[in-house]
Amino acid sequence: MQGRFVLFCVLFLFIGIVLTVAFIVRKAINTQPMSLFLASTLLFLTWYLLLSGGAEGSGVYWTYSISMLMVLLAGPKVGSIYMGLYLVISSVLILGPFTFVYNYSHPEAIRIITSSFALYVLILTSEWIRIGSYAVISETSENHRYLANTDPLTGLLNRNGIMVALKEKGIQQSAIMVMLDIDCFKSVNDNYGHDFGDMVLMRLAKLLKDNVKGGDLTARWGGEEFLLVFYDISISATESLIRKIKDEFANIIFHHNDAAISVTFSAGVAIFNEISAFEPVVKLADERLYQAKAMGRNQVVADELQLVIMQEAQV
Ligand SMILES: Nc1nc2c(ncn2[C@@H]2O[C@H](COP(=O)(O)OP(=O)(O)OP(=O)(O)O)[C@@H](O)[C@H]2O)c(=O)[nH]1
Repeated sequence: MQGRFVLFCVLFLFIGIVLTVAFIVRKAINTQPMSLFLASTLLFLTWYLLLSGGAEGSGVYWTYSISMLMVLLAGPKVGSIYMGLYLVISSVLILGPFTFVYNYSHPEAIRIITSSFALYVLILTSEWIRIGSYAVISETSENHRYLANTDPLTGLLNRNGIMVALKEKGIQQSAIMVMLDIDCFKSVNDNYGHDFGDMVLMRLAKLLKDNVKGGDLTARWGGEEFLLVFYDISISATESLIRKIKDEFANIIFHHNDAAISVTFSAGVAIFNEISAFEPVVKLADERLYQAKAMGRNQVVADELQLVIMQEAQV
């Protein structure tokens, strides 16, 4: 304010603009237009400080921050266009014979331009390095997440993966859980070998993937056990779907040397909703699965025992 009323007004106006933009950006979904607007506004402020000299020629010191601001607000590509424009126009104005420009000496004007350019190149380089490192870290973290949540043999979610998926989805409405186990899988392995057993597991996983769509979940719960979770589908529709998959799987003929082999599975179905804890429902599905095994295998058991689940959940 000490005799610099115009400078004061300009700086005060820009504070107002920056605060307004910051307020709007907090509410905006797409922040890019506002960032570009802010970058352009700050470019004009920088020009003003450079060309007017600010307070006793100290305006130029503040212009160096434009290199960082352009990269932050406009990104390396658009920021480079803005900086290119800034450097070219500034060079013409401070090196030319313009009376409205602060009186920089020729060597000083050259140093302002070259040091601004050098600073921008350094900041741009560090930004490219940062972007590269971020991409590598994101990819590594994504790979770790995938490995932690996926069964390597079948490509389905593993036990951890389905727990994470259930937590993310939440149980907003009633959902149905199916526990499914291949029958006499030990003898399949013993008679035809572990590789053959693996092939059966992969074939069943593919059949499940083909039949369980949308937001419903399919996981390899462990060994030869699979866990499915269905949303937005009734228990009777789930039961019919599982029976259909069961029949399709039983009709697949696997070949080993000259032998033609068919394999079956058994399943237990249980329903849960927002008041049910996860473990009691898994336990109920598991109990029904073993009922199915006890009934001679190649069966699906899906009684509606909602009351029992609710009681178990409360315990
Ligand atoms: N090939 C293969 N076998 C596996 C894998 N994981 C577990 N198994 C085998 O699955 C078999 C499971 O056997 P059991 O738990 O006795 O069950 P089962 O023979 O299917 O008998 P029921 O469940 O009563 O029908 C064991 O022999 C395990 O070695 C796997 O990734 N690959």
